[in-house]
Amino acid sequence: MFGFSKKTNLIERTETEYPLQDVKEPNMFRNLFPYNEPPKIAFNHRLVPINMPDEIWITDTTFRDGQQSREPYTTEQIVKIFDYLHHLGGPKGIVRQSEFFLYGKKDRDAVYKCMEKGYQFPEITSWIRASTKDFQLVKEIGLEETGILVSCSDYHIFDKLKMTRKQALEHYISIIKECIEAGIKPRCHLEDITRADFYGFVVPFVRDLMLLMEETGMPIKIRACDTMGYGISFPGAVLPRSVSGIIYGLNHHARVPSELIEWHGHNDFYRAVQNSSTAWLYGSSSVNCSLFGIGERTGNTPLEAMIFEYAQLRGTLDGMNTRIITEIAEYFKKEIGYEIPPRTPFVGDEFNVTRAGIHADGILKNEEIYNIFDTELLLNRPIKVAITNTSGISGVAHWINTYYNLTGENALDKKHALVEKVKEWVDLEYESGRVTAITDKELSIVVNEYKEKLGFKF
Ligand SMILES: CC(C)C(=O)C(=O)O
Repeated sequence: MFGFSKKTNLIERTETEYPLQDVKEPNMFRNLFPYNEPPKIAFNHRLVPINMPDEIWITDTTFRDGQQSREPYTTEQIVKIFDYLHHLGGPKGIVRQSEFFLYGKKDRDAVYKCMEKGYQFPEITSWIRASTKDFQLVKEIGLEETGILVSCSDYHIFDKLKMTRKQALEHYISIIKECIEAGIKPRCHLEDITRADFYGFVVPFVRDLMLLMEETGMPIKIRACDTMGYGISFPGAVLPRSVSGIIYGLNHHARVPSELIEWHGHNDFYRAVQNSSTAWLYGSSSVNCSLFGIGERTGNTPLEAMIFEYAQLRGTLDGMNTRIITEIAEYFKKEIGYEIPPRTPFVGDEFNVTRAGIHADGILKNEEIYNIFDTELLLNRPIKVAITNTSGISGVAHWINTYYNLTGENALDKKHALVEKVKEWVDLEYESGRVTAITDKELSIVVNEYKEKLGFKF
């Protein structure tokens, strides 16, 4: 069996099922990543079984990967967002952890202020430079776990670290041992796993980590980082791009229990949400996300999206308060000045706005026809109709009813005189050459004018 050598810090391997392949030349997987062409998706048609863990959850990286990619939040903003995450995730802690930098005084102040809240969830976890000094800092602050970077592709090992695979593995193991000796749980960020040699480096390395876990009794988390967003969720896609293959392999070949596996996705190919759900489905308990997907380059997996993926996969919100999502979006827009693209699912200004007249007609009859779910109930965002040249008279009636909150017998139908007058005004606008949509403000002025002229009150 394996055993840790006191002399070398290394595991002495007597079992050779997955030996480290200490290659002389880096494997850049040029068949998949030619660089001068778009990357390729190849299939070997190997399928692994779906195996969703009994418990799944979300972890948050808004303050780490999120902040890394934008100007820093103020301490006050961090505390406010942390508060929102607590209320959003509910008593079962579906938003289980949130990750914080500890670099500067401002970072640490934010951690202290969030700790003062005394919330069970999200647990506060850290991200540090892997050094003795920083391990002591984690300890002093009173945190239990820290993230440590253990980049695993040859792009990083050979070209960034200028090491061999064996040297990298030895280096990582010695850091992780130091972390454990300091009494802190390591969370190993396997950077660039979707370009790494899975059986030649990832599995041997992670098996060593699992052995270290067994020997020390200290849980070691494995975060599978799809750093460049190359992960593929299609069944039968080849490693290292296959998300299901990576999760299955970590679980079965490297023997990492599901509750210690976390997927960290990026959205470079629009795949972050799909890949995160796939990670859940194939055995990872945890998916790491950031609010609105704010993160490096195209961003991370949007946390709010995974709230709705959770609800769909589990058939329950499990105590999460989804209406908080709209409050968070308002806070980001008004207090942080972050512009959310209007068509962003769940949070954009127009995510449940319809423009087509034929849709508006359907909505007047039953809003379920053109709304994804009761967006008023779940997000405090009633379905809206925007008025353009194609909105039709039903659109105008719906707009007035929503804007002025006219329901039941007070609601105007499309034959109402006021609706007809407003529609005439809209038609005239477009006949005179207008090409833009009519804003709520403009339309409310017109409605108010006709209301007075026609003597209606509401
Ligand atoms: C820096 C690393 C851990 C990361 O966030 C990523 O790989 O995306």
